[in-house]
Amino acid sequence: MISATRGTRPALNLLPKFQREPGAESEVRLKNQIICRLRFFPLTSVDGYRSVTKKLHPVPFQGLSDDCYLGLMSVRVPSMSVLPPVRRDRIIAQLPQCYSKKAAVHTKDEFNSKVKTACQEQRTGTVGRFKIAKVIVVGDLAVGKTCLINRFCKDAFDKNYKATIGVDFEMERFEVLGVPFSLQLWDTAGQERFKCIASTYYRGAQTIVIVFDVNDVASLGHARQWLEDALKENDPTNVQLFLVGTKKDLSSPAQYSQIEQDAIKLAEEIKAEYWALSSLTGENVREFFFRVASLAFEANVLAELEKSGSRHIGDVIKINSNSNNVYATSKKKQSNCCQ
Ligand SMILES: Nc1nc2c(ncn2[C@@H]2O[C@H](COP(=O)(O)OP(=O)(O)OP(=O)(O)O)[C@@H](O)[C@H]2O)c(=O)[nH]1
Repeated sequence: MISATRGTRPALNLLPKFQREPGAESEVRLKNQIICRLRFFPLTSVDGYRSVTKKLHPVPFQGLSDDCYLGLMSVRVPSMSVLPPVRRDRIIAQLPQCYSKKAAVHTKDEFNSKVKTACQEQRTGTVGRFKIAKVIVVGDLAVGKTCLINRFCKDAFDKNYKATIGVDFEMERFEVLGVPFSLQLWDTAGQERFKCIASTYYRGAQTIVIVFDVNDVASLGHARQWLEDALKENDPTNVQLFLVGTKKDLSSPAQYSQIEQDAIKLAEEIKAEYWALSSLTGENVREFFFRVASLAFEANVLAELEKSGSRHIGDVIKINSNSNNVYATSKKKQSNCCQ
């Protein structure tokens, strides 16, 4: 038996307490009432979490307040579903367009046709089951990282600045082309004194969002350094980059167009997709996160297809080889090996 714990931050320190063998089931009780049954999954199926705990995966869950997390991976049980259905306003049926064609991850109008077919035929592998893409949001202090995440996840905006201490995160669930897909949005601290704590959470990111304030040229100038730090913990060939200018509501069109030129130039150089938005007014916030979710989803499905494609290639060779040749090859290998 295990217990649930309330807290405003993911209860990462509680995770070891909840550790169980993969496949084991437990009841979760709150005030002595069974509120859920859970099964534990091997962490290898939960990409993006290894960096945090190397153990188990916290999920927000139904019946408790939004700020409550359990150090557990959820499971569907016959009588009760742990996760609520994907919200209707998180359903993505078309590829959201980029902000500027001059600086985009790609400028295609539609999802990759292989991805669309795979979704129709339900051949998306682990995507749609446990796949969670980790997104880290980095940038100078007070550029608006927390407000950006809060505007999207909670439709809230706080005009008072409260520095992020270390990291915080939100889970956002989507349905892309009919397939469930989640983003784990990591809000990291921009303040120098918390940077070393925050950077320990960079690893395993599939998407890096570098945020700057469109009214603060210096914050754009620091973008390269943030990227460099984030890439120390990640494989540069395997991440999608976004350069995001915030607080667009505070700048005049003339001021904005000036910084936009520099931002697009930098985005092209670092191969990032450029966006400008306002968390105060909400301008482009939803569009931006939908684009992030869609591109991460597309990349994940393509990676799954590649994996399953290489398995098929192996199978074909086995089936098509005639038995004599196989024997001859293996003999030859053996004799080489003994020489
Ligand atoms: N006008 C306006 N103000 C914003 C916007 N986004 C953020 N702010 C304000 O900017 C300040 C800093 O915002 P935060 O989101 O806390 O900044 P942060 O980047 O998370 O800061 P750290 O946690 O220290 O790294 C707050 O006072 C916000 O209200 C925006 O789009 N428009």
